[in-house]
Amino acid sequence: MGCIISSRKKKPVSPEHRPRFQVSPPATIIANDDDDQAQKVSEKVSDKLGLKELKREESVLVVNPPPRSSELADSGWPPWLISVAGEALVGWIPRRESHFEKQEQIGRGTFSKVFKARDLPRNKTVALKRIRFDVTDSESIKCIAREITILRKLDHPNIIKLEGLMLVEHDSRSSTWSSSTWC
Ligand SMILES: Nc1ncnc2c1ncn2[C@@H]1O[C@H](COP(=O)(O)OP(=O)(O)OP(=O)(O)O)[C@@H](O)[C@H]1O
Repeated sequence: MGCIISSRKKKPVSPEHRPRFQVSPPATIIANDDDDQAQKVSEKVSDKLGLKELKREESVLVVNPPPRSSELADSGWPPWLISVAGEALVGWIPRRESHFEKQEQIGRGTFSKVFKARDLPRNKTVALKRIRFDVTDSESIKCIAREITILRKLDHPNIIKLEGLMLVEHDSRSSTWSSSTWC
């Protein structure tokens, strides 16, 4: 999955370059008198944080909100992709074929071909990875969703950075084209 580039020498990784996961801004739910469950969870959180003195009205329950599928659909993402990889699409709009000037093939994976390309709007060289699949094949879709979701979260100098995604329909098959930092 993806292209993981490892350095030859083991260098110490500075704190700002340690792998980190980016999550959507958390929603805050204020526990109220009727919500025993939320109260218990918030007490656990405050105990863990050592905030024994935290007043009840200040206690919070932190959850990650689900991606807003209607907003993703408005951006042009198809329902099948929103349902399996919605969180990875937040903040993105689909890229278009006209955005890229495809150059030579530079690699291939088990299910993919990778091309060097020019990202015209962003005026930079990128790697474009094409994965062909059948939209009715749930296993392929799960696999694609997993790769996109994981790569979107990772932010590390030794791991390619996923920068965008494009979907291209053929007669009976589709392709995802993911653009990533050229390395
Ligand atoms: N961002 C990139 N920059 C430069 N070369 C890349 C980039 N991404 C992929 N490649 C090249 O394309 C090859 C295939 O990459 P790809 O991610 O498709 O497959 P893989 O993860 O190596 O294999 P598999 O999918 O079978 O696990 C890589 O081995 C690498 O040579």
